Amino acid sequence: MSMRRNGKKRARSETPGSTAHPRNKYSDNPPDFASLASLYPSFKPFVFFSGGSRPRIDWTDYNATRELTRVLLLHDHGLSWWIPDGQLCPTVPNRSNYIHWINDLLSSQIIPSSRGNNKVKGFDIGTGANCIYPLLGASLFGWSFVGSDITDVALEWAEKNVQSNPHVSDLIEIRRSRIIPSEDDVTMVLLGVVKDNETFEFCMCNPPFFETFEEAGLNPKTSCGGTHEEMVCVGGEQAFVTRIIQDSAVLRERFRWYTSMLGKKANLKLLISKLWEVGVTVVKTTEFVQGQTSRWGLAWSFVPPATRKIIAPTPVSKSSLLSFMLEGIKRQYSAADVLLSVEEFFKSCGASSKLNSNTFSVDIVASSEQCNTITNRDDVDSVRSHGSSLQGPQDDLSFRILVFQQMPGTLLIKGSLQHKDSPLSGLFSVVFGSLEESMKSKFCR
Ligand SMILES: C[S@@+](CC[C@H](N)C(=O)[O-])C[C@H]1O[C@@H](n2cnc3c(N)ncnc32)[C@H](O)[C@@H]1O
Repeated sequence: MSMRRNGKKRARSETPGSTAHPRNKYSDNPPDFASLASLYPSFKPFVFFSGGSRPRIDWTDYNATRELTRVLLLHDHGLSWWIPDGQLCPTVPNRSNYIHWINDLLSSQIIPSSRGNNKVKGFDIGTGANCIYPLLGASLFGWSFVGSDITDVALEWAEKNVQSNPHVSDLIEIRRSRIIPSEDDVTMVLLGVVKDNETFEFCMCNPPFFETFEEAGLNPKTSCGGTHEEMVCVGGEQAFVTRIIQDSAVLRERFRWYTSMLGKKANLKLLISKLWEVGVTVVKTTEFVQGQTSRWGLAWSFVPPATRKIIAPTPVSKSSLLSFMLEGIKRQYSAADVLLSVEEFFKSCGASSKLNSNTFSVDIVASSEQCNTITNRDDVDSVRSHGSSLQGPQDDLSFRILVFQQMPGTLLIKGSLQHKDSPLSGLFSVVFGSLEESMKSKFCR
């Protein structure tokens, strides 16, 4: 990316990072520049074959990054694509991560699907001249899209990119976001652009991240273009995503999932608290790592979570004392790390917690709904679920988790239920099982 965004910087790699989405075709199969150069003569001049090392391109050359995107879209997705000089040039592996995450959200059962006929329709806020998300979503998954933008050049080129691909052109509509005449000429994000009675499975957005073009700055290591309109908006991404949140609070269940990408992790916390304020039912976050840069994904919904039945394959233990061993703990982790992680595991689902570092214990109080969220976690980094109704204390599960050092590399984790005769003791065992699974996958070799 030519603009230095404020994502975490990692060692430069020309290939996607190891934490790319596992179903992203580039996650373990990075673009092969040599083979692309032999297949596409127009790409060849940009590839260096210097002394035995892997062929490279000059990431500071806009023409090289644009040509790479063009040949990848053509070669891997059968898409004809182009953008005029200076327009933001997307990297295909990076943008694919977001599309695959959306696919995960749609297939997860956290909130029920409204789709009777399996047709998925998405909305890409700020599709850009590159129109990358609708093109990828349509070609990978057959989704239909509305892509919106405000600039003439984006609208013109997004439309051109759609029309250059007759096999997906019926699936994609490009729409201009309206500007409301007012003192500060407010541009619509979803309200006023989404038509009456329209419903969508999701919206997505790669917002203008920065408050000023100076803040965007030029990253001397890459060149992917990006005009002022593409990179900058008043208040930066926080203001832009706040607008999406405000619109979502009006449109509510007209979208099954609202999502946005973020360039700054620091913005997640505030935006998540805004989401709870407007009464969302679910919040999910993830981190996208591609090469040297991290981005964050934020998703939320107003759809009531699916009623989850906890079905245990074997009769659920009703013991009020449970334990498991963490063996083969990776060297960098201490018992204190595990204790903190236990607390975070429950807190991230909205449960209240009290950590005591002297006794190496955490006291937890979780509502039955929070317990259900815990037991329905999936592979996404963090899940937060909020009950919209107030729960009485009789619905709460109170328990203590203790961490004991056994020998180097081995910890014993014990859980004890506060009220032994609690009707929720079966639920305690399922919750404790989820904790075991999460801690083992995080800390054990
Ligand atoms: C960072 S670019 C993203 C382009 C493309 N989606 C991508 O990922 O490469 C942000 C886009 O949002 C557009 N934009 C800014 N304000 C908007 C609004 N209120 N409604 C729709 N699009 C907007 C900009 O013109 C720009 O094309």
